[in-house]
Amino acid sequence: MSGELIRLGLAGLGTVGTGLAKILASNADWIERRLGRRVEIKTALVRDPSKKRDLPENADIRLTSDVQDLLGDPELDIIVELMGGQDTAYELITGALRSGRHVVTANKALLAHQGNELFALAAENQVGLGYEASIAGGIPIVQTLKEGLAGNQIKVLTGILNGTANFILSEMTSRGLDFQSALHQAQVKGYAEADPTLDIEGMDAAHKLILLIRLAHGQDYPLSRLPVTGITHVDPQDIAFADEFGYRIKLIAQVRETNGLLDAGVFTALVRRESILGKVDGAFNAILLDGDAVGPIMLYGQGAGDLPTGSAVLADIMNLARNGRTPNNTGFQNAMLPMASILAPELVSSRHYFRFSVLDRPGVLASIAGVLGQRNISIAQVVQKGSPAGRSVPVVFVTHKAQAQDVQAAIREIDNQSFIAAPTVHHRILSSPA
Ligand SMILES: NC(=O)C1=CN([C@@H]2O[C@H](COP(=O)(O)OP(=O)(O)OC[C@H]3O[C@@H](n4cnc5c(N)ncnc54)[C@H](OP(=O)(O)O)[C@@H]3O)[C@@H](O)[C@H]2O)C=CC1
Ligand SMILES: N[C@@H](CC=O)C(=O)O
Repeated sequence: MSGELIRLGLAGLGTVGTGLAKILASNADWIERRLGRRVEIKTALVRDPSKKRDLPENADIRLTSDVQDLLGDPELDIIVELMGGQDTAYELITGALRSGRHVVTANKALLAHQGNELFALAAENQVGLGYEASIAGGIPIVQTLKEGLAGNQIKVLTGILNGTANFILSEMTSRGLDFQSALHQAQVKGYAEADPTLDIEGMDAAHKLILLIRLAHGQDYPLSRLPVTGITHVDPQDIAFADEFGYRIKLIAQVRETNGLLDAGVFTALVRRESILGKVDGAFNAILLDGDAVGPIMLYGQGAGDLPTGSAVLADIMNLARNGRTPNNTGFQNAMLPMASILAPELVSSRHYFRFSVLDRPGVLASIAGVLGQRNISIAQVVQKGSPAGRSVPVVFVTHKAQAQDVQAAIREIDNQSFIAAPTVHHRILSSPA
């Protein structure tokens, strides 16, 4: 990079791209004071250049729908990919890296699927591939793991990593909103992915967790092996029961390292209402880390939205603009990371919440307790609610620690009983102090 001006080629002027353009305009002098140079978006790639856009008044951005207007322009110092998706984004990022240009992206889906290849390509061409915005919006977790905590081995990382899912669960809990209305609001506010099933089925949090495992453990965890549950099965009844027991239901992403093996997954969990994660509401995200030297650390902030995410994108741009040496993109010496050593998910142990829908007959509670006992699942609490005669009733069990394989086997066996009126609902319970 040379010259007085840093010229960006931006792909995507949606929620995040527009957020970046706004910060570049409002903080232009501040950015120049830090870098000694100005930063401007020269060209932006969009699907529809004629669309009306909410850009800063003085923005002088050339709009195009031709990816070659970015790849073929030698004046562009950094290519910023904020369009999402995997095909054109892959073409743009690989083309830019091959041409020796730095890239900044917020595209966790692409990095979770093809990160190893893209980081190797960046290393081969000695350029930077910045991705701060791809995990937890405005929270500077990538820099924290690569630099601030570089000397630590991270034993446990627990996060609320999807703003949309957390917003939906918070709205259902605090305002009694139904799932679809809450999702619609998250879309209007610009939190959701273009395909919101990624948010509500847990895949967006899974993409972010794969990137966090790379940063925290230097290992390549295949997405296809990560156990992932979303929030579509969270029922208002379970939110109310959880509240009675003193919990909130959250979508949790977690990786724990024990005896050299990684136990990782995305799952719904009951989290103590008064705990740190229990108080993370709306589109906010939080990440709790336990480093072997530093001990516990928590990062908290807005996990989605235009300005918070734009802030993280700009941090990468400024870092690349300042940094003369070849950036260390993965945070490790090797650009191609080794395959993760994985603890089989069926062996993972945790506490559990079950809601059985049962016909109100004598002996039902004893039958359920019997199956749980045979599978080494010890009961901590039971609650049964009454209902009009003849209708099914919910019975909630909270357990002590049990292995996932025993839990799955018990649910299968109980759901086959004649007294079960609907499939059993099941959530994990997160251990303190998270
Ligand atoms: N929204 C958020 O809070 C966050 C998003 N991200 C990530 O940032 C990226 C962008 O997200 P977001 O801003 O919400 O997305 P939007 O859907 O709001 O914007 C996407 C932009 O990319 C353009 N675009 C999409 N596909 C193409 C294509 N094939 N060719 C040319 N232009 C295209 C669109 O053009 P047009 O305007 O003409 O339709 C639009 O300007 C995604 O990877 C997302 O996962 C990361 C963190 C937070
Ligand atoms: N859809 C994502 C956006 C940020 O990554 C979310 O809701 O967290």
